Formats: sequence, C-alpha cells, structure tokens
Amino acid sequence: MKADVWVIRIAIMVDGTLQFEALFNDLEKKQKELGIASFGASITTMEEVFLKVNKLADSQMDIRPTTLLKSKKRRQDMKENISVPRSYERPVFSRLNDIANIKFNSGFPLYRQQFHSMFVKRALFSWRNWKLSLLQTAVILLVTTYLLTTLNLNYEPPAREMDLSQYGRTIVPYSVSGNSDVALKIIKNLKIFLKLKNQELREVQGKIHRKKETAANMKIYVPTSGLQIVLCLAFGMAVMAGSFCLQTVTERTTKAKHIQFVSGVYLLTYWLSALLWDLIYFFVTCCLLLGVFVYCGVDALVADYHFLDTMMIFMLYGWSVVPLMYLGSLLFSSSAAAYIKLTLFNYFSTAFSIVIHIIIKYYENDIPQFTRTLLVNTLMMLPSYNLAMSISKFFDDYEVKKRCARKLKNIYLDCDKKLIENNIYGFGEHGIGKFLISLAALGLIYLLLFLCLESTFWSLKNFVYHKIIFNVYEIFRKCKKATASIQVNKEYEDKDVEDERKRVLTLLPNLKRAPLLLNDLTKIYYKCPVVKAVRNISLLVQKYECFGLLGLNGAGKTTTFKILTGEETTTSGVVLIDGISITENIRKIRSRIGYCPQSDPMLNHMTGRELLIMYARLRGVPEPDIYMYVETFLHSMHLETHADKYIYTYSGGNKRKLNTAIALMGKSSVVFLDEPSTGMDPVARRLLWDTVTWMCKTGKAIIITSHSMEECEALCTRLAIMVKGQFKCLGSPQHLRNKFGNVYILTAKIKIDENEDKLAEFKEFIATTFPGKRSRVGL
Ligand SMILES: Nc1ncnc2c1ncn2[C@@H]1O[C@H](COP(=O)(O)OP(=O)(O)OP(=O)(O)O)[C@@H](O)[C@H]1O
Repeated sequence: MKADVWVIRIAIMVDGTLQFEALFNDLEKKQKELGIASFGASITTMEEVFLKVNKLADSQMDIRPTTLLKSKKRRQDMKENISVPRSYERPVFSRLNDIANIKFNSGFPLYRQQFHSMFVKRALFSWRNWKLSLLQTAVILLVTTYLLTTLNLNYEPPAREMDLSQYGRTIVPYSVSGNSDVALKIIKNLKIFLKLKNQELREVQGKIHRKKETAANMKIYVPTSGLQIVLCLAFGMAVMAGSFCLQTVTERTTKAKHIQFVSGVYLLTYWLSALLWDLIYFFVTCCLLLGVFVYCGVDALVADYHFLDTMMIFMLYGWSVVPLMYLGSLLFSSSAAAYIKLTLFNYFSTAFSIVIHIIIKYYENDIPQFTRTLLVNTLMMLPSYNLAMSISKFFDDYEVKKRCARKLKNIYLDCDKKLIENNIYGFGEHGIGKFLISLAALGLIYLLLFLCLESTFWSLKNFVYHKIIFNVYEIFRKCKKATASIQVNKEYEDKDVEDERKRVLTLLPNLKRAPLLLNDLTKIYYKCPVVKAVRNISLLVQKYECFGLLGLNGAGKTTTFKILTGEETTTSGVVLIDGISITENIRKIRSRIGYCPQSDPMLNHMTGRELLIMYARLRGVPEPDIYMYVETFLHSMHLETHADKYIYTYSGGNKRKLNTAIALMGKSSVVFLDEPSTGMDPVARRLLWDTVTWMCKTGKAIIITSHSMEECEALCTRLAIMVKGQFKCLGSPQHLRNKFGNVYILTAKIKIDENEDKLAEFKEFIATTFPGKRSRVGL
C-alpha cells in the first residue's frame, strides 16, 4: 500500500498568550486519529546545526553557536544600553579592542603613506601582469628592430676599381695644347697601354667638355631620413603609450577607484603616484629601445653620448603622452577597447602628422601662410608630432654633419653652411627646441586639465543635474499636470515616516553634527520613461546606531547608497554627513565614510593581505601598527587562511568579507554596507555581526541593507522598509513587529494513506484550536 507523507507548515497568528501546551496535548491525543506521523516545535535552526558541526570539525575555531534568542538578546542589549559592554565577550572583540586606540596619521605623514601605497599598487599591477608586460615589450622591441633593419642605415658607397674593359672597346678622346715633350711622352705611353687593353686613343681638336655628373651615370645612393626612423618607432611608441590607460580604466569601471577615494586617498597622491610609476616603466622600455638602436646601428640616436639626448626626447614625450592617455581613458568603459583605440590614435596621429608635415614642406608656396601656421600649431598639440619632429630632425642633423664632414656628398645631401653649423637645440627651422618646449608644456597642460576635470567633474555633474535638469523637469512636469488637469492626491505616508520627516525638519539646525542626515532626498534617472529611484526620504542616523534599509529588488537601496557615497549625484534634497553637505564638499565627505558596495570592486592582482595593508595606509594607520591592524580585520572576517592568496582566486563570499573589512577600516563616522553578508557562510556572518556590533559601540553609525530579516533583527537598532524609492515604515524591529503583528509557524508531518479526509480534518482541528481570521493553514 502506497503511503504519502505530507509536511504541513502552519502559520499561527496568536492574539495574546501562547496555547502551545494545549495544542500539543490535543495533538498527542488525536495523533492516531489524524494520522500524524510526528510533530514538534523547535527553535534550533539549521544554521545552528551548521555552526555546531563546524565547531566539532575544527575544535580550534572559536565560534560559539548562538541561538536566535541570543541574537535577540544582543539586539536588546544594543537597544537598551548601547555603550554598555556585552556580558559575553568573544575573542574577536578582544582583538578589535586592541586597535581601538590607534592614532591615525594626518597631514604630511598621511600623504607620504598614501603615495607609497598607491605606487606599490601600480608597481604590483605591472609585476603581477608580467606576461602582458613582457609580451608588450617584446612586441615593441621586435617590431622596431625588424623595421629598422629594412632601412639602408649607415650605407656608404664602396670604393670601386675603374677599368675600361668593363665597357667593351671604347674611344678615349684626347687633346693636347702645345708641343711639350712630357705631354707627347704621356700620350705615347697611354696609346701603348690602351692598345694592350684593346682601347683606342683618338686625338680631337679643341676643348673636351667636362661631362656633368647626373643621377643617371652614378650609383644611386639615398641616405635614410629621420622621418623613416620615426615611422619605424611609431608602432612601438603607440603600443607603449596606449598601455597607460589599462589600469586606469579597469579601476574606474570596477569601482575600485571610487572605493579608494571613499577610503580617503587624495587626488594628487592617486594620480601623481600613477604618473611616476608609468614614467619609470616608460623609461625602462626606452632603455631597451636604445639597445635596439645600438643593434641596428642607428648611430645618430646613440653614438657619442647621443643616447642621453634621445632619452631626454623620449622622456619628454612620455611626460606629455601619459597624462593625455589618462584624459583619453575617461572616454571608455572597457580597458580593452581603450587600449586598442588609444594605440590606434597614437599610431595614426604620428603617421598623419608626418604626411601633413611633408605636404606643408613640399607645397609651401601653394598653401597660405595662415593655413600653414594653423596646421603646424594644431599639430604641435600632439605629443606624437613633437616626438616625430624631434627625432627626425635630430637624426638628420647628425647625418648631414657626419657626411658633409667626410665629404660623402651626393645630390641628396645639402652641405649648406647653415646646416653644418646648425644648433640642434635651437628654435630655428632645423632645431628641435620648440618641439621639446612644446612636449614639456603639453605634459603640464594635460596633467592640469586632467586633475581639474577629476576634481570638478562631480560638482559639475551635480550642478547640471541638481540645478538645471531638475528645474527643467519640474517646469515640464507642472505644465503637463496643468494641461491634463489631473488632481494628484498626496500619497499616504506612514506615521513613523512622517514623524521622522518632522524630526529632521525641526531638529535640522541643531543636528548638524549628526553622522547622517537626509532631508527630502530624491533621485531621478532621466531615462525614457524617467525612473524615480529614490523619492523624498528623510532620515536621521545618530552615533552608535545601526540602521537597516530593507526592500524588494529595485526598491532604491543601492541608489541611496550611491548618492550618499558620491558615486551618483542627488536630484534634489539635502545630504549632510558630519554636518558637511555632500553637494558642497564631496572630498571631505569621502574621507568620513566607509562603503562596501553591492558588487566587489577588487584589485585582483593583489593578495587579500596586500589589499588590506593598502587601505590601512590610505586610512592613515601608522606604519608600526599596520600589521596588527590588518591581522585583526583578517581575523574578524575569518580570512586568515586566504590572506596570502590572490584575490582573483577568492570565492564570492570571501570577496564580500574582504570588501566589508575595507569598509569598516579607519575612523570614518558612517559606514554603508550594501548586502555585506550575501554569499557569506554562517560562521563568517556571525563574525561580521560581531564586528559590526563592535564598530557601532565605538561610535560609528552603520547603515546596512540586507535581504536577511534575521540579520536585520540581530544588528539593527532601527530599520526602514523601502518600496519604489519611498520609506513605507520606519522604527525599531520590535516596534515594527508590534505594529504589523506576530507570526508563529507550526510545522507538522501527516501520514496520509488512502483516506485524504485526514488532511481536511487536521485543518479543521487547527482552525478550531486557533479560531479567528488571522490563522492560516498552508501546505
Ligand atoms: N543607472 C540607472 N539608470 C536608470 N535606472 C536605474 C539606474 N540604476 C538603478 N536604476 C533603477 O532605480 C531603481 C532602484 O534600483 P536600486 O539598484 O537602487 O535597487 P535596490 O533596492 O538596490 O535593489 P537590489 O535589492 O536588487 O539591490 C530600479 O528601478 C532600477 O532599475
């Protein structure tokens, strides 16, 4: 006989006292009659089983399983007296206590530390991606070597032995004026000599005209020009310059850059350290290129200490092209696309500028002076043009002087005095002074322009969206409403949400030092149709508070975090962090917050420990304390065993742990954690809760989003539920539970043979035991 086992979960909402004892007595009595195989009530969750099993498996692990009741107790403790130490201490707490009194660096020691950490990060990127660096360098060197070997470098016509027999029988004309004995004797001997060689000597009257040398009767000898050398170099230089955008774009698109700025890095230290590393890398590659010049015999660029001049030209080019690549990288959202397109830009800008230069030179008289000046000045804005001109003129100058000195003249060589005495660093037609000055100035201009853009871009964007687009949108919306004559009713607002709004408004002048204050914050994405991601939220979060932001997917939680950390601009409303307005001083705000975003913005080429050390330096942890500081966070996130592994090998959960640790580091007053425990195992989650609780106790305000209600219950002193960008309820978990009702769940397993009525009977039994509309029975 087939027997089905049905598992029935019953949610019972009870008004007043629990009736479990009576329920269990009745269930026991009617167990057989109702066909119930087993029943029970348990407060031991599977998570607790998991914790216990882990504890047994690893007796070293210092995690005590806690029941839900303990979590509740902890929450209760926090609510009732936040600053009182908890009655039960954990090892993670004692280790966190060790770092509580660290004095963070500021001023010059902080700049130095930040510069150090940013430089090391950059160097590690090149070092760890050595295959890419090696491949790139190999391509540059091989291509340049190949192209240079195809040129006629250092070619000199060989000495030739002239012999008339090469030309068959020839007539050698002669003419003698006067009757000198010597001349007659020479003629006689010449006749004998030529006869032996089967040649004929014939006397002619008058003067024999000296034949003019033409290109046709001499071996053609064309020396290599400087522009040819430049074309050989162009590809290598383009590839190398293009590579400077790689890490820049990667860090921006993965938001690793944003997190570094949120961790307090200064704009100058971030970019100057990058520039310094890129120039060192450029210098090393240029040294190898000089080796190629030696191998290929490009004496003009290496002989007689000329390698110093060449290196100076290269470094000036590097100084101007690196900031230009940083600027160009802002246009791309993929590092591969940026690399390819910027390399092509560099290559073609060299090639086209050479073509334009040649056209201007050969059609000098046909092109109006104004057009010529405009073209040349425009070209001088390009580092590649200045490099091309500097190298080619330097090469040509050397070759002309060398060949003219050795009298290796030919029709292609102009040994004009002007050229022989040319000062190569002069500002004249054949000097490179103006190109070098241009390279130096361009580097400074591009760098300042880039830093200016980086520092003002956010404010500019904020101004455009906050002041201009929002006002235009409001006018448009009001006009539309007026024409449609629609009476829009004010949306219902929960009393607690309304009270919070009033609290913010009335206490606004006195609460300016609160860690976080939001007044009527709104964010609209101007898409078609417009997306109102956050709508008029007002909130005040005090020190020691852990505030939970709950909501369905797409409710607007992440957008709120993005605004509060300066990743997105506000559309309207006020955001104050420590009393500082986000629209007025985003830089100051960023150094006062910690942020764990929803995605994992990792520098994958580093190990977990290296990354934490980097962020500890950015936050200003003094060097002697860094080791202990980082160890504490590794321990608090249960990451010790993964500390020395590369981040790209980390599991999703471990990446979350690392991100959360980064967010909690430093002396920030507000920490935003966007679903920090997603993907974390229960052990790590408990450790995270402990760490967050400890952080709250040190005075930080923590704002957390989570889809785990248990987590919110365990951590949050207050929480709000967001729906379509608005707060729909707000208060402490207990307050919300009281307000929106208690739910109890009874789980029973019923063995049903053939008589299906037992299920209906059981339902009826429950309905009579717990009468009222609020009892629901489900399968
Ligand atoms: N860049 C954007 N452009 C247009 N709309 C956007 C953009 N970013 C977010 N949105 C929209 O804003 C709303 C809020 O999104 P948000 O990411 O803040 O939700 P969330 O509450 O964090 O969701 P989840 O729980 O899935 O993380 C969604 O409707 C989303 O589609």
